[in-house]
Amino acid sequence: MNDDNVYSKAFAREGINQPRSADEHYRSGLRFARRLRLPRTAGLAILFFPVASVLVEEAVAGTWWLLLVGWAFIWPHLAWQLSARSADPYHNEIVNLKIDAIVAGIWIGMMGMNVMPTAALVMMMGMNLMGTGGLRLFGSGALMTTLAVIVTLQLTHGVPHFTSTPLESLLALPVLVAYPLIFAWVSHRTTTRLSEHKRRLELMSNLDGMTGVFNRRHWELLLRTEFENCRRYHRSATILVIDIDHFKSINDTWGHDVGDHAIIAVTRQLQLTLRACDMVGRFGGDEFTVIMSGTSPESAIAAMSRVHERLADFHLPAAPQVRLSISVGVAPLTASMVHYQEWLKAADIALYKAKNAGRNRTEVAA
Ligand SMILES: Nc1nc2c(ncn2[C@@H]2O[C@H](COP(=O)(O)OP(=O)(O)OP(=O)(O)O)[C@@H](O)[C@H]2O)c(=O)[nH]1
Repeated sequence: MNDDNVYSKAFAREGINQPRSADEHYRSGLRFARRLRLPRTAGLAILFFPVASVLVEEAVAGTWWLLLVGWAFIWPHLAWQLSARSADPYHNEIVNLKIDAIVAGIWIGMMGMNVMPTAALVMMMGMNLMGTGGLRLFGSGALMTTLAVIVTLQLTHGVPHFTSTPLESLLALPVLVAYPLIFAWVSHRTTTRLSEHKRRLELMSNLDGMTGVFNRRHWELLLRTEFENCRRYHRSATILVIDIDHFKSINDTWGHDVGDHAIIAVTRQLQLTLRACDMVGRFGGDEFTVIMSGTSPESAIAAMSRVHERLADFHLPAAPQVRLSISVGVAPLTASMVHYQEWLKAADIALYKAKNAGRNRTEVAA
C-alpha cells in the first residue's frame, strides 16, 4: 500500500536518479498515513467486540475497559492526527504500526491467548505490517507483539488457554472476514491510482514540455515504427521537417519570451491545420517534424500551403509586428531507403533547399 516504495524501487530499477524534495516526501508520507486510516479505524472498531467478550469473562478492572475503548475508538483518530501533524508522516506512521503491534500483544496476553480473538488480532496486525513494510517491518512487529504477550502474561499472571467460547468465536468471525476485504479494497484503490499515475507519467515523458507535441525521442520512435510498417506492408508515408524563419532574430529583437510564444503559435497552427492522425513532434529549438501516414507528398504540400496562409495572417498577441513564416522540407518514403535516418536526412536536405530558395516555402526531396 505504499506507492513511495514502489516508485523508488521502480526508479532504482530503471537507473533513474530521482532526487525527491522534502515536500514530495511529506505529501507521499501523508498519503501513506491516510490509506491506513480507514483499515485501522474499521478494523479496531470491529475488533472491540471479540476482545470485550473475553474481558467480560475474565472480569478485568475498569481501567482495562477504558483502555480498550480508547484503543478501539480513539487511537485510530489519534494515530492519524499524529501522522498528519508530524514533519515526517511516513516515519510517524511506521511508529504507529509498531505501537499497534505492541498493543495487540498486550491484548493477546490479557485474553490469555484466547484463540479466535488472538487469530483476528494477529491477522490484522500481520496484514498491516506486511502490506506496508514487507517482511522487515512484519518481522520487527511480530517480535514486538510476542514480547508484549510474554510481558503481559508475566505481569498479569495469566495462563494461556488457546480456547474460545462459541460467542467469542462468533464475534471474531466478522473481523476475519471483513478486515481482509477492507484491506484488499484499499490496496485495489491504491493500485488503480498508481497505474493511472504511471500512465500519466509515461504520457508526459513522451511530450515536449513547452508545446505538448511529441518530443524528439518519442517522435523518432514513432518514425522508426512508421518506417518499418510502411516497408513491411508497402504503404506510403511522407515526413516533414519545419523550421521557423529567422527565429534567431525574433529572439534577439523581441526577447526569448516572444520567441517562446512564436514556437507555441506555430505548433497551434500546425495542430489546427493538420489531421488529428498526423504525428507532430518538436525536434528542438524552432524545428518541428511531422509524420503523415498514407499521405502523398502532394497532399503534404497542400496541407503546408494552408499553414503558410494561416501564418501570413497571424499576429502574435505579445508582439503584433512580428511576421511569422516557416520553411518546410517534405520527404516521401522511397524504396531505396534502408534506414529511417535516410528518410529524415532527405527531409532535412529538402528543408535546406527551402531555406536557400528564399524561405517561407515548402520543398520536396529530390
Ligand atoms: N525562445 C526560444 N528560443 C530557442 C529555443 N530553443 C532554441 N532557441 C533559439 O532558436 C534559435 C535557432 O535559430 P536557427 O534556426 O539556427 O536560425 P534562424 O534564425 O531560425 O535562421 P533560419 O532557420 O536560417 O531561418 C537559436 O538562437 C536558439 O537559441 C526555445 O525553446 N525558445
